[in-house]
Amino acid sequence: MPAISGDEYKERVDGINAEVWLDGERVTGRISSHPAFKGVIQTQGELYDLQLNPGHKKELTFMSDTTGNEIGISYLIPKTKEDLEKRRKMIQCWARHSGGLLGRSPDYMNTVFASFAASADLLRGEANCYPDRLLSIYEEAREQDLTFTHTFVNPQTNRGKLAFLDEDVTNARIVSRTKTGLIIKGAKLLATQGGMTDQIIVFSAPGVQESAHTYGFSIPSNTKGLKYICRESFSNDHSSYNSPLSSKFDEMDTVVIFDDVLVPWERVFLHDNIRAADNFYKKGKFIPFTLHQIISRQIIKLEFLLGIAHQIVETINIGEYQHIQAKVVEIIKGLESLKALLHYSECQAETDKSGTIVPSVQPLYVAINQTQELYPRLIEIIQLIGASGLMTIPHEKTFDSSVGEELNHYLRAGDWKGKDRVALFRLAWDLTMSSFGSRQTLYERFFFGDPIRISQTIYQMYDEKPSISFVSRFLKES
Ligand SMILES: Cc1cc2nc3c(=O)[nH]c(=O)nc-3n(C[C@H](O)[C@H](O)[C@H](O)COP(=O)(O)OP(=O)(O)OC[C@H]3O[C@@H](n4cnc5c(N)ncnc54)[C@H](O)[C@@H]3O)c2cc1C
Repeated sequence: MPAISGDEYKERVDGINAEVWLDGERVTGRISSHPAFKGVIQTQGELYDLQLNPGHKKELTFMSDTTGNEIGISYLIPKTKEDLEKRRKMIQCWARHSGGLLGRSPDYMNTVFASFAASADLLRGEANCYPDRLLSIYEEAREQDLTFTHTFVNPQTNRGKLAFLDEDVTNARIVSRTKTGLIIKGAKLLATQGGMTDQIIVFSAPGVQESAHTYGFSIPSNTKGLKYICRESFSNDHSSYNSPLSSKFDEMDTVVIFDDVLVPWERVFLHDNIRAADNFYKKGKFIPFTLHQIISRQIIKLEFLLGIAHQIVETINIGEYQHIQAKVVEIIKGLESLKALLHYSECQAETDKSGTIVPSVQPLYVAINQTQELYPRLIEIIQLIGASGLMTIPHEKTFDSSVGEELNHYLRAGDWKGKDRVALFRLAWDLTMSSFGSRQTLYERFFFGDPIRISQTIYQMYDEKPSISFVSRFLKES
């Protein structure tokens, strides 16, 4: 099956009918028509349509070597630097459609899957590991253009160092190994887009202390006993004037509960092997490939932020003030640094013994950690330059009422009439201050993990020897 269309995607997610709970009720009927999901499902449908659009097809698809079908490039396991570049361009083309605001657009998980498949050899010969099953799950996904959510992290019950001494009452764990498969009980912290994808990938993040907590599998989202519990929706207002971003891009976040879920053996690629799971995560291609996808998207998001900042500056005519220029330059520096780090990681990419080209991970780790710290500051900058404009934002209806003309006059700026100026400031508000905007900030703070521990990883993996010997030589010579 070639890359799917938006309608095919919607039909599929509507047919899944996963057990999704929102505001105390089970979501019933077509999920693509439900007020909390319809905006984001429509947007993702548009992404799929782009794959089939003659103007974009070449940029977004490649020919499968097994079926000859045109399939999405995010599933491509890169073999050359040109492949890496193709991946970047594909990711950025999709990201442009949402201003980079869809962290879990389907290319994210497709990339994760490609990275898993490209790392399958690490599982070969390991106890309770099934690399061939992993490869066939990947082939199935790639050829059917399936969508995925994922959940890796355990609930926040106790994050203390001695938490493993507690009786385990929350974490999703293997409670039984039967003839037909694993039985999983417990919860996982979060799955963004839970309940609105074909399947869910469940994997144990590193640091697991018990073998019953190590597993890797992918199952249909509607598997019996699997429940997705939503936060409140941030897309209640479907007006693209009032809520230009949240009406289209609110990816739902869900707690995932496994109520004695049977995971058939053919869907399991790893279980009960802490060392293999750790190795697979840390030494496989998950980290470099996924970070390459994330940074490619974040560049587009920063371009979007920069555009909003510039537009505000021009509209209310504050560009002559030195501190305003300096604030815009902070965004520019962040953006240009990200681009440089991404390109450096591609320049330094190396081909491994399986023939896969792997972008250099060091600059990508620096890039993600930098964005985790920088993003909240950039949001603050939009607030500082937008000031009260971010609160003088009447709804569209008010402009259509009898006071509309007065508002058009009193809220004007330059040659922008009030309604147009407010549209710009509503965009800035939705990015920086609405519930949707606040979630975006939290999202980027914790994207790919806790910033504190990512910084620690950079410290631990960075080769200190060259700098130490440089200084030692210097000391000896002086
Ligand atoms: C909007 C959003 C969407 C998400 N979507 C997904 C998803 O789709 N799938 C998924 O698997 N995950 C998802 N996540 C989870 C994300 O991966 C985690 O938020 C991230 O890994 C941090 O873990 P945590 O939230 O459990 O924080 P915690 O680990 O609970 O940390 C809380 C605080 O305690 C500190 N802390 C805790 N432990 C330590 C330690 N050992 N050393 C030092 N400090 C420590 C942290 O620095 C932090 O300040 C999402 C998160 C957000 C915010």
